[in-house]
Amino acid sequence: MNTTDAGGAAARVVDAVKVYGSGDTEVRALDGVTVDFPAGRFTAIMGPSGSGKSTLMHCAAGLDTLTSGSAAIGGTELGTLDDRRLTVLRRDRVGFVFQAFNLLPTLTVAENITLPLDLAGVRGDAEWIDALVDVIGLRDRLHHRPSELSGGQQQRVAVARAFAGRPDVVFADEPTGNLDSRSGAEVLGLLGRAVRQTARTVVMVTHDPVAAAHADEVVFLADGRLVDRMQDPTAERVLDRMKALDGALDGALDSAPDGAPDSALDGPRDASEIPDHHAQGAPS
Ligand SMILES: Nc1ncnc2c1ncn2[C@@H]1O[C@H](COP(=O)(O)OP(=O)(O)OP(=O)(O)O)[C@@H](O)[C@H]1O
Repeated sequence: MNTTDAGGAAARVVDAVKVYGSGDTEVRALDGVTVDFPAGRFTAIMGPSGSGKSTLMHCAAGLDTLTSGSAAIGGTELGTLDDRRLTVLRRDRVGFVFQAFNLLPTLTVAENITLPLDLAGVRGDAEWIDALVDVIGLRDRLHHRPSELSGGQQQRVAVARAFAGRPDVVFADEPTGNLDSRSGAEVLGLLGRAVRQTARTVVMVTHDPVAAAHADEVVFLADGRLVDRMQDPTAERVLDRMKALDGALDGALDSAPDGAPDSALDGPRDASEIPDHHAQGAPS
């Protein structure tokens, strides 16, 4: 795996500033964020709505550019790349999982998993992909179409697709936002297993403390700034931290069955609720 020479970070941003608009409408979505995403670890990004989570992910993944500061993947500074080289880097070294599964309906599960490799004209590592099929537990569905799968199964296919090219890092933006809690837990367990069994790196944006608790570490944003990091998170500790950051989350635990936070803390449930800047398809 190709990682940075600085402390084994699969991806990192340094002094990241992202400003949208200008004058009266200026929004400082990122306000000097420095964070590394360690290789071989599962990191969750949390924070109140509008705190900059998606912006951080998009800039770290090379889907958007910073106003100032730098972002690197596997030791390559993204700011030094022209559009073509950035596209190639994203294609070859980054995987993506979005809230909307973004599978192609006319292709089978097997074809969807290898689609990015096929588009790139790359054969891929057959043994690796075969092992991924076991990790996602869908060997008996390989020749089915996405419409014949449940939402959770479709997202498991999207996870396998994200890992198919052995990327340095997989970025997941609210990967369980469209799933019920049981399917969501399966997908999160899968992401955790993929990190542990394949030594890959996952960076996940989520609103949900239960989802964040599947990660090895949580980084917290507030108002475009990194305000905390938590190792070995539990849902309760994450929720406590979130309550301190956003009073609007108060009471969410009380309203959830068995004291477990659930949909009150989840992100938008369907594509119509996703702001335009989130509604991206699988990148080229
Ligand atoms: N394309 C854009 N144009 C203008 N403002 C934007 C754009 N994208 C994001 N913003 C603003 O930047 C800030 C951070 O947005 P971002 O989507 O990164 O936050 P978030 O923490 O992911 O929010 P949420 O949890 O609601 O998805 C918000 O104030 C948002 O309105």
